Amino acid sequence: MNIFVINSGSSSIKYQLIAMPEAKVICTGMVDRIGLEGSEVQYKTFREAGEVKKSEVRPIPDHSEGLRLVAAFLSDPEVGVISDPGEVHVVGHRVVHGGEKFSQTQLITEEAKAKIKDLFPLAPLHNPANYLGIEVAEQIFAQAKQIAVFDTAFHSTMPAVAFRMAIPNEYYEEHGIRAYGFHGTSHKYVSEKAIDFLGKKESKIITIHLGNGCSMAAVKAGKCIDTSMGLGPMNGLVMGTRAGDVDQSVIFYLVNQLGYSLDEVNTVLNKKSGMLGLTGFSDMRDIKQRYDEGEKEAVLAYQMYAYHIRRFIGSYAAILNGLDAIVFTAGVGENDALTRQLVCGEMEFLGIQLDQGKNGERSAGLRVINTPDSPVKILVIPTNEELEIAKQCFELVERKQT
Ligand SMILES: Nc1ncnc2c1ncn2[C@@H]1O[C@H](COP(=O)(O)OP(=O)(O)O)[C@@H](O)[C@H]1O
Ligand SMILES: CC(=O)OP(=O)(O)O
Ligand SMILES: [Mg+2]
Repeated sequence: MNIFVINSGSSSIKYQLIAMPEAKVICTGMVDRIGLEGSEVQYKTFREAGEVKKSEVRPIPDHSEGLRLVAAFLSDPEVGVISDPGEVHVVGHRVVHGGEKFSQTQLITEEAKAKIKDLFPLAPLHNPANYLGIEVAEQIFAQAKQIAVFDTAFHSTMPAVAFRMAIPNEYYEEHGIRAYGFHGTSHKYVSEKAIDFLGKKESKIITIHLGNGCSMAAVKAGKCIDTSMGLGPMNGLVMGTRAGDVDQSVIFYLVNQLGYSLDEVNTVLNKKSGMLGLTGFSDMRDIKQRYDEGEKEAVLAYQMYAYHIRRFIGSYAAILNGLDAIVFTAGVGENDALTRQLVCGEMEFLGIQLDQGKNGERSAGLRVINTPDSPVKILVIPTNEELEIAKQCFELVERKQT
């Protein structure tokens, strides 16, 4: 079964064509900088002789054009992997917000689409792009089943004590205002890998997803019991451009004292804050370079980034009532030894002992970076949201056929 996985972001589309159940990646790539100058479509496939790559820098005004270009690469006479869109049997969509309506992978119907649309206000940077991806894929891959896998689904096991907020009941009861959590597909994927590695189903694990968006989850016996993002993907950790937790008073100050509109406040907290607000850069590689040069702003920003992760580790160790492993994943978590060092530095009290040498090594796959006698394992596990989405789509289709 060929499953085309689409991870549609606000300005990019990441995609993979995966043959299941073999989990063989047939091709992969992304469309970058949609609607901006220098937009580009990238495509990579694998032949016996090695990788074959193709890319094109050209104006890509919207997601629809982006997906059309990808579809053209898929059936390109030179580098293509299919001769007809009908060879894609399932399209798996990452949908960021599923609200309380979706706690499972879902076949996309008109009704499901309407519900995804209802959730636009809760994830304005993500759900509209995901929705658009669905509409375009329905046109291009008209014969395929369209399936949604929700970022929020893995967190649906959180108890009320974690997901409710101490505001009047009617906001939850009438409007669904509660914490939902995000990056669930990634937290699920790496926590399952960690449980396999530890060989203990009941393990108490903290997963730390550090990409552009950053979040953490407390996972007990394979189930999420708390996570750092909430109603939308804004709060919790310091991120590339998002502030994470800020005192609510800041919002009132910006509005009442500085005359900001609520839209402007939203833009500040979502797009101009985090590492960008502290250093002028959102890409960790740029900030690392400045940290190494001893630039004061970069040093403080790195320390704050790690500090907030440490605070969540402490609180999650407390609510898990113990800790077997912490897991670093996603772009920064997998690649940035400095972040891991600053996070794990002074946590012997919790049994977290980093091996500096192992932390600095680079290799593919799961890595163990704690000292041999560290009570808590420190793991680096590359995430693979696309593969997890393909797996869940495959399981849903198989289940429906039996
Ligand atoms: N070698 C590296 N060292 C440090 N940071 C890196 C490295 N490679 C990627 N990153 C960081 O990873 C982040 C992007 O992570 P990613 O998981 O791809 O995010 P997203 O899926 O949200 O776009 C960027 O901040 C980037 O700087
Ligand atoms: C939900 C979220 O923050 O996603 P991303 O990290 O892809 O922006
Ligand atoms: Mg990501």
